Amino acid sequence: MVPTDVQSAAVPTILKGHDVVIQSYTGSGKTLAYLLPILSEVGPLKKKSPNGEGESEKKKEIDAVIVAPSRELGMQIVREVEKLLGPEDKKVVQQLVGGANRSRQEEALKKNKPAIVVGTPGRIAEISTAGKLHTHSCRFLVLDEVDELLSFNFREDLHRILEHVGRRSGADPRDSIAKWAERRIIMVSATVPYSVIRGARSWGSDSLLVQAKKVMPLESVAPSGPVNILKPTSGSDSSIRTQAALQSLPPALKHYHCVTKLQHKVDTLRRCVHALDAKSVIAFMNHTKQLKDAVFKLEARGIVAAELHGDLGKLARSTTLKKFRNGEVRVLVTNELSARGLDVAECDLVVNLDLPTDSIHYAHRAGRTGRLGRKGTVVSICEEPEVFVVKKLQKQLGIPIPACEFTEGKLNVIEED
Ligand SMILES: Nc1ncnc2c1ncn2[C@@H]1O[C@H](COP(=O)(O)OP(=O)(O)OP(=O)(O)O)[C@@H](O)[C@H]1O
Repeated sequence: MVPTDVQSAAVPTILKGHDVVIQSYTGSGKTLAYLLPILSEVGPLKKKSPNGEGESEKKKEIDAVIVAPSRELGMQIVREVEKLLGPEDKKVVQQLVGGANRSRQEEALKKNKPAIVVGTPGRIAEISTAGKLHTHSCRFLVLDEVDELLSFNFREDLHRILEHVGRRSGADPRDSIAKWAERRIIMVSATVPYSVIRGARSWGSDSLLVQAKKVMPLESVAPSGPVNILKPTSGSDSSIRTQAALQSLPPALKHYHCVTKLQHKVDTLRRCVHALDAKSVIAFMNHTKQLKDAVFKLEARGIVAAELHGDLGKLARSTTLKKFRNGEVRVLVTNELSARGLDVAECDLVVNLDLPTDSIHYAHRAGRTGRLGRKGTVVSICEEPEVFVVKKLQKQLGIPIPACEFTEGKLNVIEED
């Protein structure tokens, strides 16, 4: 396996013992960029020390806690760890995602004594508060999709996790160095707003920023410095969001927008799928209630489609995702739930049936296609009065999003006057 740029930069940096913030575009391999160094120090694959110390002792404590904002992303990370560990050592990693049976998770923690746990903030915080997550000597805390994790929704749970994971028992709570002596904190996202830099400065020590090939101390990041890093006082919220979205998209993605009437949106989606002969499509909408209707219309036109959103049960969510991954479902109609982190290599088209709220959301949605150097197309279907939003996204992201139409089974770009 040839390491990607971000992996070449992040792996040695983490192995040297630094706290890091990893920022690089969607689908560039950030998950392995932190899993590989963790697994070389934790669990059965860890490098043996010269005196053979610490190879097979059964530890009581958890060595690494990985936090992700959705169950789907959590489970995807678990599978990635399991792949690296191999079938023999599956019990080294334990999922702690919401929606799954909590007492079974607690039983597994007790019985298997996993070295690594991967979960969603709510469930990890819950089990930690119940005193059933032993993380005093935890050495790695990963916040994947960190900007989402630091949002208001997760605030309390994240606070609990940051305060407890890796906190040494018996250390004076006022002595922050002794308190966190062992813990390395790794924060990851394609979009890193200034709030993340600020957080990393206060929770980590001498943290470094890894941006694809570049590694730099966080302290040296000037507010006007590299793109994607935001000025704390840079005026309006929209200018903050703008900068954060830059460099978060794979360079090879193609972007278009198509103007249509509200009632023709789903039919435009159908024509788009056929024109591009797309095999695996994610269509985003903003309101959960509309997803079912869109699926119904697509199915009525002979396209196998399914809805995925947070109101569905755990089983329905995982079955739908499995079907989409193995190609049984051609169009997955979903909401923001699937915008972050979801890795389906075959996804060749992303469609915005509703425009995203800002450029950061655009970047994460768009990044579900064109992963790891593959081709990918993003089409935003909008009504005439919304075209100005597309123009704004185009400017903020620094990418062309030309108008197109689907005629005679083809995508035709409309030249602007
Ligand atoms: N060096 C590599 N060689 C081949 N495949 C790789 C390599 N690194 C990662 N991959 C694969 O590339 C895909 C994308 O990686 P990953 O999901 O980690 O991207 P990401 O940067 O975290 O994206 P996002 O920002 O959307 O979460 C995954 O399927 C992963 O297994």
